[in-house]
Amino acid sequence: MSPLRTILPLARPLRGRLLLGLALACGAATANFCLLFLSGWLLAGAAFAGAAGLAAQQTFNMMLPAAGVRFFATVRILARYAERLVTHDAALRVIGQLRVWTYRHLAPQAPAGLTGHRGGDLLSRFVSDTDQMGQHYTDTVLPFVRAAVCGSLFVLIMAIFLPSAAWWLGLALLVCGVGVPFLVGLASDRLLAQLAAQRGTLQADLAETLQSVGEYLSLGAANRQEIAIAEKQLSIAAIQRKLAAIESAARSILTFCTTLTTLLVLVCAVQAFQAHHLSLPEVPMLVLGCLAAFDVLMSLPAARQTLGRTRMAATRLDTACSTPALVPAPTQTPDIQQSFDLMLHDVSFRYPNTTQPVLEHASLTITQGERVALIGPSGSGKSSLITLLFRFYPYETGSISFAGTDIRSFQAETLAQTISVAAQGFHLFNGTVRDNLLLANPAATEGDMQTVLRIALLDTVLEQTEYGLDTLIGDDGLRLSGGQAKRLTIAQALLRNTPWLILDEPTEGLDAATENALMESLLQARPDATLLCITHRRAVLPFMDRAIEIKNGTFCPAEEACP
Ligand SMILES: Nc1ncnc2c1ncn2[C@@H]1O[C@H](COP(=O)(O)OP(=O)(O)OP(=O)(O)O)[C@@H](O)[C@H]1O
Repeated sequence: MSPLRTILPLARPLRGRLLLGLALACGAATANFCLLFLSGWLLAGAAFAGAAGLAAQQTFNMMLPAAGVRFFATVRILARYAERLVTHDAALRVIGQLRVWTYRHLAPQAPAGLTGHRGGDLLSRFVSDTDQMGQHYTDTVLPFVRAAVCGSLFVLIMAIFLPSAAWWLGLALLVCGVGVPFLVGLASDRLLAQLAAQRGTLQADLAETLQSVGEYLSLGAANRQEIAIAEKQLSIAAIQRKLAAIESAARSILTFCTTLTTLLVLVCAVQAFQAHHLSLPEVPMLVLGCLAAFDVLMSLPAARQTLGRTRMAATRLDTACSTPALVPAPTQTPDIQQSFDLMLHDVSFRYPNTTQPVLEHASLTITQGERVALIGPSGSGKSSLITLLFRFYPYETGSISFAGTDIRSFQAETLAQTISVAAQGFHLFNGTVRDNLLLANPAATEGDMQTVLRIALLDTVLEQTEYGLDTLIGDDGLRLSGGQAKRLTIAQALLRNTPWLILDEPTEGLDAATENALMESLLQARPDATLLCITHRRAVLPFMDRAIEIKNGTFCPAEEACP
């Protein structure tokens, strides 16, 4: 994939800034060239006048070239400063646009479409790869455009004074400007592909290691993991050394070519001087001009390697972003007029890339206001019902309707207004209890929060803490016990006050007394809510209107044997 394919439409609104940046970069390089060009003439002229005596000093006007030198020195500084400001501002804006673009393409895939990616790798694509692509303009486009524009201009300026020198300079700039980056590309591209792959793996490993240091320590695997990461880091460092060596070699070739071309220009200039086509000060002027002209090529080896990196980043980003959502989001919001009944009719479902069906011609009806327990052996498909209900995965056959409307025509946001879920393994965010509750309902008052915490039997726990609602719960609620974290997710679900509540193992990790107290508290607080309780705990069943068992991919009343 060409990196430009993604960047171009995003960069189009910024084309004014981007062009201004290019103009400033060319202006700075031209000022640098003119400065050296004029300095050569000024120094040689002054030396010549000094050596030739007073009469010559009076005929050589130093004021004009000296003013020119000062002028170009000032322009060079100002243009470089303005160029950095404009180009980096433009690059940062492109990066910002790219991140929004990436998010827009990744979000619809979540959660089902992202299960194949490692979290750290996805993060590195989102952060490092967008950074790399955003810098395509400053690190690749700009050096190459500057080399092409300024190189041609310098040759033209040289041609005004001495066409033969301009011919050699033009030939050398063309050969070096095209040939050296080409060779750098040949030598670097394979290494850059390896580097991108290894970096992605290392970043994913690092993210997982940092998240799971406790597990690595308790499994006695911390040392092994440390060695494995160190080995990967060494391998990356070895590739980076090779890339640096290639860049150095390319710069050495350029330096050698600069010297060779300067010698050729010197020979041409001396011959022209002897033939009285050039004055003596013009000889060093052309020589220094030649040296200055090669300056615009010096950044090309690094720019060519950056192009390779950008291509890798673009490919990685494209791979992550181009996967279509497993279930396309509907564009229109359904008009719900019926009661919130759920009906599954003859539904068959298996996860993508698996052979074992989770549901096989399964049918189930839950009417609004019912309290239903869903039981069944581990792995029988209880939690999968939630993923189907929220349209995370497509089902193969049959139909699922909610409030009389096909579930596929609901947007996730519309469903979330009606159904609250306290799922298994639900993520709690690193922040305070208040932060996590407000995430579920930003409009909740302090009183609302206290109420749901009381229903979830967390009020007494928080009373014992110094900061109450402002208690920090740590990464993924690590500062809470398993049972407390579960109840905080129930409090979140309650705070949203939806007609449907789905609680996946709500009493997991609770002692029998707390389990009973929680169920009583829940039913008392939300007597009208439709409650679907996914559970292994028999103690929950007396609180339900009925229990449904899922077995062999079908639903059946718990007291009856499933087929
Ligand atoms: N994202 C997934 N991709 C592929 N297979 C999956 C995925 N999630 C679950 N499964 C498989 O689907 C089957 C049903 O899983 P599910 O989580 O619904 O079971 P469960 O009844 O809720 O189990 P438990 O009681 O242990 O929570 C299992 O065999 C599981 O391995």
